[in-house]
Amino acid sequence: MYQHIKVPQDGQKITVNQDFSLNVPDHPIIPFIEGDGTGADITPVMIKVVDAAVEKAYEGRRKIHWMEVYAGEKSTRVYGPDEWLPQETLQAVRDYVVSIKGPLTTPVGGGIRSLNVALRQELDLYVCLRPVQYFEGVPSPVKEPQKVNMVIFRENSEDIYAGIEYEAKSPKAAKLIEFLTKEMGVTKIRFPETSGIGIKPVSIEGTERLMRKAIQYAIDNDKPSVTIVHKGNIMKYTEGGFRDWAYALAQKEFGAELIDGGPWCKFKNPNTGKDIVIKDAIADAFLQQILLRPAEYSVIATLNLNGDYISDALAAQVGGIGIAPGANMSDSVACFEATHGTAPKYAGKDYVNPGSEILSAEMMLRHMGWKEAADLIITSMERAIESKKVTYDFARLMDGATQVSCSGFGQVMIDHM
Ligand SMILES: NC(=O)C1=CN([C@@H]2O[C@H](COP(=O)(O)OP(=O)(O)OC[C@H]3O[C@@H](n4cnc5c(N)ncnc54)[C@H](OP(=O)(O)O)[C@@H]3O)[C@@H](O)[C@H]2O)C=CC1
Ligand SMILES: O=C(O)CCC(=O)C(=O)O
Ligand SMILES: [Mg+2]
Repeated sequence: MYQHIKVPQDGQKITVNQDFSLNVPDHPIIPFIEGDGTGADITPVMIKVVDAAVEKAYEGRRKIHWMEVYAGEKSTRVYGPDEWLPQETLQAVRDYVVSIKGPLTTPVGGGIRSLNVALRQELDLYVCLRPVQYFEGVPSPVKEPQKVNMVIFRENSEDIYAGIEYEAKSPKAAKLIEFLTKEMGVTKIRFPETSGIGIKPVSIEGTERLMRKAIQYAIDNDKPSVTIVHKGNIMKYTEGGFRDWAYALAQKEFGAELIDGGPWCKFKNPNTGKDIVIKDAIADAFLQQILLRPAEYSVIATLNLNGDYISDALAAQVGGIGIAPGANMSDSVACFEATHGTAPKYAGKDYVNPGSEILSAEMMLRHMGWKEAADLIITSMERAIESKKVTYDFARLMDGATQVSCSGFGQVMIDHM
């Protein structure tokens, strides 16, 4: 069926029911993309740790059958020089429902567009879910990192991130600028002859489906608030639209009522009877609030680019992007991935922290309903950090730490399972 993907003989597909719940066999096939740069270091470690946790939790009754699918540089080696994201990779990620990927390189300026973004767009994985939580003992630049406990819902399919951009001095940029100036009466392009141009689509549907997921998460996980983060004072009809549509959705679908005339509003969590407050913050101020008063924020709903910035900034408060996990999700398909990139200077050195990808796999196991294996990963991560045998990123900030390699940290986790 596939040209280069080898389907494991002994595993079965995860399937999705009409209500989007999963049927997970005891021997599921999980596609994985190794990733570029340090992806080749961390992905095998992630697989080893996950296999150990599953074996320990289920004593052989359950087992993941990993299926390598290709993207990025490795794909060009397998499929040919211009095949960065083969169609069959997209097909496998869609067909097998749950997958995990390492980071993929995107050149700055010219060259190929982001494969990460392409994967999210092609499969309409519209939620980028990035939980940010503190592990006891992790070195942090802030005084009270334990106060950071947020879950970012980043819109993953729209915004300036959609990649609708035209290079300065290109015929398309010239055509668009001419349209804007001649037909739309735009007078504000300061240097029209030498401007690159980008388009920022933000829709009602895109906002509503993201906000619906964020609010449902707050309900299911007993969270006190959802904060809409935007720059709507400046970008009124995109980021401002996002804010207004998100508030409206909370009122329309969850029965939220205005607090003191609004725009903040609240409703009772149907499961607990507690209030869930829907509030908003302008993105620049929000970046200072999360440093000064992190305990006031819980679930965050934001646009694509804001979410990109916020997730790395928040990760830094709890130890860095070396342990920042994430997931790209539609209603049915989920592809888990670390927040960080390929860290090219460390590629192939067995050096970086595999924690982000391991914790992304932990999210994946929980998503599959394999709670016992997920719990084992969390406890072994906590114990590994407590033992102070850590990779360079933690070791350089921790007193009395022993620095271990990327694979060495995986082994420390397994030893503590
Ligand atoms: N989802 C994806 O696949 C993503 C891909 N990218 C792509 O990755 C490439 C490199 O991007 P860049 O901006 O350098 O960002 P990276 O996230 O790759 O690296 C930035 C810095 O973060 C730290 N870091 C990253 N990964 C780890 C890790 N596993 N353990 C410990 N520390 C880590 C390192 O800090 P220090 O130098 O202090 O050691 C590193 O220099 C680009 O092509 C970019 O487009 C970027 C983000 C996401
Ligand atoms: O696609 C890329 O190269 C970068 C993506 C990124 O930074 C992110 O999704 O957080
Ligand atoms: Mg990023």
